[in-house]
Amino acid sequence: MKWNKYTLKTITEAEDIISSTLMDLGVEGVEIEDKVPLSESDKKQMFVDILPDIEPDDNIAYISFYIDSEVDASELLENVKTELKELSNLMDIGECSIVSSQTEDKDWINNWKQYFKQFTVDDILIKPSWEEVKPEDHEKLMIQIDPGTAFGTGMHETTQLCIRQLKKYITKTTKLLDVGCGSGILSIVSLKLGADHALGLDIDPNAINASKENAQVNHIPDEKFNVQIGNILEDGELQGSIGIEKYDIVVANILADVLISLTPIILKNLKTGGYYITSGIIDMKEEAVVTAVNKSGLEVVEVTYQGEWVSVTARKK
Ligand SMILES: C[S@@+](CC[C@H](N)C(=O)[O-])C[C@H]1O[C@@H](n2cnc3c(N)ncnc32)[C@H](O)[C@@H]1O
Repeated sequence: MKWNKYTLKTITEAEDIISSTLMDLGVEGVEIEDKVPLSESDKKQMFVDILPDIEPDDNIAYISFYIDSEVDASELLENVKTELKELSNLMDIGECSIVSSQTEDKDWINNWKQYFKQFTVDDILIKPSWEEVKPEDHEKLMIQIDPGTAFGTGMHETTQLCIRQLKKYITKTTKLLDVGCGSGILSIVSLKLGADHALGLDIDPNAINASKENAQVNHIPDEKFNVQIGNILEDGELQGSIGIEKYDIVVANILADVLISLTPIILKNLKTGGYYITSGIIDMKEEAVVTAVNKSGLEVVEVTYQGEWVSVTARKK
């Protein structure tokens, strides 16, 4: 399908009001480009620790929307122009010129799938749910994943570091807490390795749906895996309700700064003798995480590396 792209030049202060005006007029989604740096909360959800240098914010924003090229958009565009004119009487919305172009004939939602191919982490085969298993891989422990828009195909170094640590400590009685579960991959691997139960937590609603769907595809019984939305860093009630001193393993593949705040909190949910497996730590932040772990009274048992990423495993004394 080909799409006509309409790009509107405005100012950053007007992004929200113009986006919502477009949606009110029937546009299904908008794309915003500006030079405003990501907020701390955006960075955590998008797993971005170090930002590339970007040009200084020039207050200019481009808002684009796409319409099927087969559809006559003239009435919509007239309505957009009328609404923008009215809006410009109330506030500064910049020049609000509209430029149109045609996009390539691509499936934008599913395009990333061509880069996700099956791979192994030691003897575990991780494959996209839409691929067939190769004959030589039939003996491997197979995990099928479709992350959707959540994080976690398993291809990222940080996820693989966690999987290798989980393999060392999972037993058939393990109760696992997976903080920042994303696609659910770490919980699903743990349950396939024989863990008794897993609870996944995430702040991203897409992660909750993806985890549930992936659990089903992997034939994980409902009673073995629960997923909950929530931020244990900010919600004291959540911390109590998921169980104090309940978990044999807490795994968290989140950015270093989140791990540093999470460590003293999650300690209470971990059993004495339980393991805390962290990853998502860019090498330059290793020391800060190790210091936070030591300070909270946990004992660091191992630090492992893959590429520029670090995983710290600790034990509750
Ligand atoms: C790097 S992804 C990890 C996904 C998956 N566990 C993996 O290893 O591939 C980090 C996840 O943590 C979530 N997250 C970030 N901060 C969080 C918090 N305070 N509590 C729970 N989840 C959080 C993000 O939404 C994201 O899904």
